[in-house]
Amino acid sequence: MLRTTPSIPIPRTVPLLPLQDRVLLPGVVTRLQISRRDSIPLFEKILRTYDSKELNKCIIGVFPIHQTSEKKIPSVVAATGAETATKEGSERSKTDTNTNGQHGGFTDDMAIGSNAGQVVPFMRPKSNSASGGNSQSNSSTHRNSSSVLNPADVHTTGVAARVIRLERAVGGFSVILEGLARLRLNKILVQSPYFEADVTPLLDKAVDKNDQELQDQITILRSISKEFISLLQDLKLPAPVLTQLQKFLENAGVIPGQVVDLLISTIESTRDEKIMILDAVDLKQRIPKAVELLTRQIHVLKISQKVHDNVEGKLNKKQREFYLRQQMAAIKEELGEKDGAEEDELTIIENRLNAAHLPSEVQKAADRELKRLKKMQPASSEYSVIRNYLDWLGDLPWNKATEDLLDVERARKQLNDDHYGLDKVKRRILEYLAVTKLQQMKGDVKGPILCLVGAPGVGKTSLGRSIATAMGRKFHRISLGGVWDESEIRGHRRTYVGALPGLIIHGLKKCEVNNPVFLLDEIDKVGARGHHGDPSAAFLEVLDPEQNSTFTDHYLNVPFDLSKVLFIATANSIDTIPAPLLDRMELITIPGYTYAEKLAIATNHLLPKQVRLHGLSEGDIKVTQEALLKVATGYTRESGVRQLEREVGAVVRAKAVEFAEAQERLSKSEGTPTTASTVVEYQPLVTAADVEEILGQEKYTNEVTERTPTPGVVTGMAYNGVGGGILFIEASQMPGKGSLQLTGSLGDVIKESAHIALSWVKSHGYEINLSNSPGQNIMERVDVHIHMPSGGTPKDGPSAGIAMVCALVSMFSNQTFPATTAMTGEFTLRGLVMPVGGIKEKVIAAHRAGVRKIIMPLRNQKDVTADVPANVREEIEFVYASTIWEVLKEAFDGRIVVRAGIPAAALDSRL
Ligand SMILES: Nc1ncnc2c1ncn2[C@@H]1O[C@H](COP(=O)(O)OP(=O)(O)OP(=O)(O)O)[C@@H](O)[C@H]1O
Repeated sequence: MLRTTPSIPIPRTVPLLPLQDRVLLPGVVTRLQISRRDSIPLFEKILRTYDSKELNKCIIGVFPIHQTSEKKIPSVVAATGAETATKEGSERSKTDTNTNGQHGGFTDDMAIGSNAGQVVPFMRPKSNSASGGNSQSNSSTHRNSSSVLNPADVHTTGVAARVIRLERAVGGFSVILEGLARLRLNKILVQSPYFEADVTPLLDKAVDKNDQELQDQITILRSISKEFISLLQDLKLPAPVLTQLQKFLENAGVIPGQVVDLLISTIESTRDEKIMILDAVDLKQRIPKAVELLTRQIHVLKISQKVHDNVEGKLNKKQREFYLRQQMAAIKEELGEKDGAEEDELTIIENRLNAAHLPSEVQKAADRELKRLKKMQPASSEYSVIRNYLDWLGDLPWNKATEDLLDVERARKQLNDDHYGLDKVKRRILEYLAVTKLQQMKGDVKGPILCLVGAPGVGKTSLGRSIATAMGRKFHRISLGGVWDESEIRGHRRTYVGALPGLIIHGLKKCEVNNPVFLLDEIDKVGARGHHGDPSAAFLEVLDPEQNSTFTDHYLNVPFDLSKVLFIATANSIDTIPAPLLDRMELITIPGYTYAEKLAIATNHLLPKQVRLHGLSEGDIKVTQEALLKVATGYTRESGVRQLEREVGAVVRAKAVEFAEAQERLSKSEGTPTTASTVVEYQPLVTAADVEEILGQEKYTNEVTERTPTPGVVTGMAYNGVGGGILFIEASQMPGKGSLQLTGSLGDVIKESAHIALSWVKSHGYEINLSNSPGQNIMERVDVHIHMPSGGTPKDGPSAGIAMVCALVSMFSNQTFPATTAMTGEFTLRGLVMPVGGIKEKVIAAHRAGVRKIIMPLRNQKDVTADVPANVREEIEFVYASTIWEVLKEAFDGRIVVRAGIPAAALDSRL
């Protein structure tokens, strides 16, 4: 009997424990669950033969078996085996009793690494064998089995192991074994109830100091073990492994073969690799194989330590999730399970980005996000956020533009075709286009931003559209009314849920080119500073030709060059546009239309358009000029023509119904007619009388002509951004104590005008015969109330000053003057009449309302001559005044006279 290094005698004949999916190596202690029916009898026997103190004297041979070992064997073999077993069994128990139990240095609970697992049984034992019955019952089970271990499947190298602990367990036994030394299988002697074999122990030889090759190998093993230990230090390895390794490193009499076996059972290795080590009896073969496996393990450990540091140490939950997802993706890729659809989607995005010819800065951002996207799970919310972002980058026209048609003649024709009148405006637009053309020829495209200012419906939007058509550019309208947040223009940062780019970038995506005409509609309605930034501040950048080449939307977070975009703004009034923004724009004012102009627009543009829209042909409807004028005067009261267009549309609609009905009647009787002329009873002509029938009673009558003059009521003139109009000022007095009451949604400035007017009238009451003595207070026993009807419309500004004076004088003097006389002008406390704005709109609107005499500041005379259309001028008598005395004289037609005895010089000195 040979002894292993730890001096344990190993018998020549040992019972075999077959291991199907595990390998026990010498020097290793492991726990096994025994449930194979061909092994259970062995442990039944051991349990019967040894008491617990002597158990470690029991030596068995643990041999790997090959995976295909389940075979049917003839019953005669089993019977032969059973006979041999009886004989060999008695010999064995004798031998076992003589063994000397020295311990290899490992304790019961030293199951190392992955070895403490379950041995997968070939066949599950029946419950009676599990409960431990006797050998008789087990052997009978074995005999009844048709599937047993084939001797040829037992590997030729195994390990002698001693039993350290043996317990019954559910389904069999739980045993702790310690591997002692390699065994060579010489011959299977007995096959039933368990295998017994003739074996030769293969002990590691003492190292030959003169064998240089072996010495070199040991040196390598030592250095690699050193590295391994230092890596293992943090891991909770069983102490004996470390002890053995340390001893080996210290050169303290440890046989390298033992170290190799121990290490291989410690590290992650496959069953085949372990069998390879088991087979390598010669140290010179075993050490290189072990070094190879150990090197691999060190590599793995280093990576996992790095990951451990990164993932466990620093990363938060989200990052760890990401890391795990990444690993999952890597595993999927390894397994060839990458989702085809997902890959396709990524390829599509990538291709789209490539096709978009992104500027380098944008390309970098896109690459970065694409890289992130590739590592993500498509189901994650972040995936869709990044995907959306990349979609936006891919969809924007970074380099796409339409070719400009900067032909001034063509543009002139386009503007004339689309719009009637507006000569000044068209001229200015053509100048602008000509300059842009010249600038482009020099390579400089930074022109001013146009802002079309005018009342609703005067054609601002349609002018913008015409400009785009004339230039051959795409047109996009951005409606700014009610935009309160900067983010609506500039987008939300991607950190917000559901973030999107702002209106500018949206517009560019829609246009698909980077040089469209953007109409910033109603820029005056952009809300003042809201809770989330000032939207008009964003426009400072957008509209500044110096800055807008690097416009950065919050969502995109990369600059987009807006310098090729032609911005045209529109506004009803410039009052609410912040000064810095106003400064960036070139204003083009579009005044309201006179009735004559409206008539021409209705005839040449609105009517043909409506006829077309209602599916009729040119000859199907003929509206007389008289009828059109009636529509304009009786059914609309506006500076623009939008309402007029609607009313004309209503007339056309009514005629379309008539036409369709007539067609139906005719087709029922004769067949299908093709034109109106062939339709019986249908009359294409629309006269003024028809208009009233179609549109109902006139909505607007001539306001002023039908008003009877009343003391205290004066016709004023207003201009409030949405156009001009007339404005009545009503003053009335009542018993009281001299207070002034003002109503009608009046602003501060207009209220001040009322106070100034009253003060002047009070101070000049005696002079204009309103009181009987110079010291008398005309307000002593009265209160005065000034009201301006249309209380729902806010009114402000100083231009009602002279009208208020006249209203008060009229009230106090009980004198009237015709409502067809209107007036506008700021008034100072000293009686001066100051010029006011919006003359053209005011005059046109007053003319529309039936005013035939207008009193206005002398200094506004030039505005009348320059801006007011000749036909309007012809129908109105203009009176220009520089002092209130002149105003009173003209308004009251000389009925308000200066008290006799007051020298004119005295009056003048007061002025
Ligand atoms: N001078 C004109 N010649 C022909 N049509 C006109 C003219 N002015 C306005 N229109 C027509 O009147 C309608 C309203 O014009 P548009 O919408 O351009 O007004 P707008 O000034 O932009 O109004 P808003 O300020 O309310 O946006 C359009 O159909 C337009 O073609």
